[in-house]
Amino acid sequence: MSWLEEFYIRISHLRDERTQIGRIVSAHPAEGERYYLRVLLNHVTGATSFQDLRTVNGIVYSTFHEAAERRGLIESDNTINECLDEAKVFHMPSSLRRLFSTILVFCEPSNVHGLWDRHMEAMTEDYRLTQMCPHAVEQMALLDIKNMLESMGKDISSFPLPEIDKSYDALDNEAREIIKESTIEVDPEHLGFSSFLNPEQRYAYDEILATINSGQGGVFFVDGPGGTGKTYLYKALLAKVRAEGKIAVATATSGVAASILPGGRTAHSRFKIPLNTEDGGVCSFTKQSGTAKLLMRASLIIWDEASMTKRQAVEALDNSMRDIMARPDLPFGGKTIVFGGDFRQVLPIVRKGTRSQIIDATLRKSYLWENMRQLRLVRNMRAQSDPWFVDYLLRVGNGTEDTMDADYIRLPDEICVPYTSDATDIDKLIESVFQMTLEENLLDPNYMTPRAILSTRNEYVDKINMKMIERFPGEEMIYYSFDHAEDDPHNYYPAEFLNSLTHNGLPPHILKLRINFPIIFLCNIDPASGLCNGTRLIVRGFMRNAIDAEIVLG
Ligand SMILES: Nc1ncnc2c1ncn2[C@@H]1O[C@H](COP(=O)(O)OP(=O)(O)OP(=O)(O)O)[C@@H](O)[C@H]1O
Repeated sequence: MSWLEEFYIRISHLRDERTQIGRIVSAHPAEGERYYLRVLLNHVTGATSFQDLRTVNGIVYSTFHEAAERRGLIESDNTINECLDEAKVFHMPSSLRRLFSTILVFCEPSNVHGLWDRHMEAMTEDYRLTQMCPHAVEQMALLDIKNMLESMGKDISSFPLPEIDKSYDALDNEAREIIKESTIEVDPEHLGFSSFLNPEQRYAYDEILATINSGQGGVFFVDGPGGTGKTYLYKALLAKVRAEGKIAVATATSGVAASILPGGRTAHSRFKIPLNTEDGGVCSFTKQSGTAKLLMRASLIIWDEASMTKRQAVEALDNSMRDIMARPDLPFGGKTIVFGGDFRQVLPIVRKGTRSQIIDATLRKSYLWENMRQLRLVRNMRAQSDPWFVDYLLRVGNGTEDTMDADYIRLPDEICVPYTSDATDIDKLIESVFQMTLEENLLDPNYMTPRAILSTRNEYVDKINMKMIERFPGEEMIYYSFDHAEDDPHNYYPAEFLNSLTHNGLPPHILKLRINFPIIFLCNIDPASGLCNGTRLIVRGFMRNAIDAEIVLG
């Protein structure tokens, strides 16, 4: 009996008994068609014949392999090429170069040179309008890609692309980093912020500027609960220092906070901090690198959300700065550096860490803490219209709100949607946040983006998303992840088990999207361009391998 007959007999047997298929016999990927048939059986509903299973969008494919590939259930050898081909339809050449750079960094394509040759023409269309020489056109595109890769923290020379001709690259790496920072445009509105600072912000502003002007250097920590105007203060400082022609380096722990600061980058990418820093660690830039030269020239360095980072990361920057400034006795080599944050908000993440391990990882436990001058902001500038709520938030953050059963606090009734254990509870929650019955609301990004439902577990998020998308009008597209375990010759981890995992930072196995649906980025692709973990976008169009989305917040 062939495997096809075996499958067929099992299926018809199950159908005869009107039993649901609980689990389909396993098949190893090395078994070829048998495996692909199984993949299709796990995903395609309503098929009544093998031909039905091989049919995708009305086309009958000759093999299960091809059908599974066309449905996006398995990775095709050509996925990356198809992605770029599809993107050509709706992307300008500069966006294609950005997509190409992103693919180099995040998709590990095996044939980079082939990819470059195949898509170079589309990626250089704009340059060819003004430049006749093909070599010059290629060099212009390569230089643009080089800059994009740099902003993603990568060096173009680590990819097998055509060489960059030095005569086209007027700036070497060192000059590029400094020029890039010193040419950040100053927003005139931010320059005006200094006239509206409240007394605590004004004191902090004056103290920091006086330290910069004295040339002595100093380390500050701007401590303020959410909404007290820390970002407002940084923007005022950055504008002032840059308007004087000096260099100010703006960083934050998270990509979203970095993208709010003009010229902001994540601290890890700006200072090249290794992912796992131990006590006594250093950053991975060398003394001769562009990063070192930039930091030596900087008059001001800002690191927002420092309360969320592990102290070892800040200590690594301290060690490296003492070294490059050749002033080992002074914190950060005598630079003016401003940290900021709020220890009432999120603390550093220590995997499976105990309370004391988490506290030990915070900046407050660092040897640097006692030399940091504290600048306290206390006035909530965000929620001035609701002083009761501001006060309540502060009591929760400070741990002074009354608790029940040791660690629980009571939320005010007016901000709660009651839980009744009824199946419609989630629908009521969605309705109270989004009022989805009004279609004009759903199609309005200004209505959708300030609202969100947060959840404690990824699997709940997936369930809520599924409910939301069902209620959303418009054309639908389903994307599947293709999961396989590495080094698993015995197939102990079948695909449907891997598909069921809801891992941090990864979308669900079945990702349903509709035009105008709000989506959120799950990784830091390029914070300097606003593409980072937490950026919110609206889906404008989709193809099999590419999604066209517009940034609306982040
Ligand atoms: N001095 C000021 N005058 C007018 N508006 C201000 C002032 N300071 C802050 N704001 C406004 O108050 C709001 C909150 O400020 P900001 O975002 O700087 O707070 P934050 O401390 O960075 O908050 P979070 O910790 O939540 O990031 C913003 O809308 C900001 O524009």
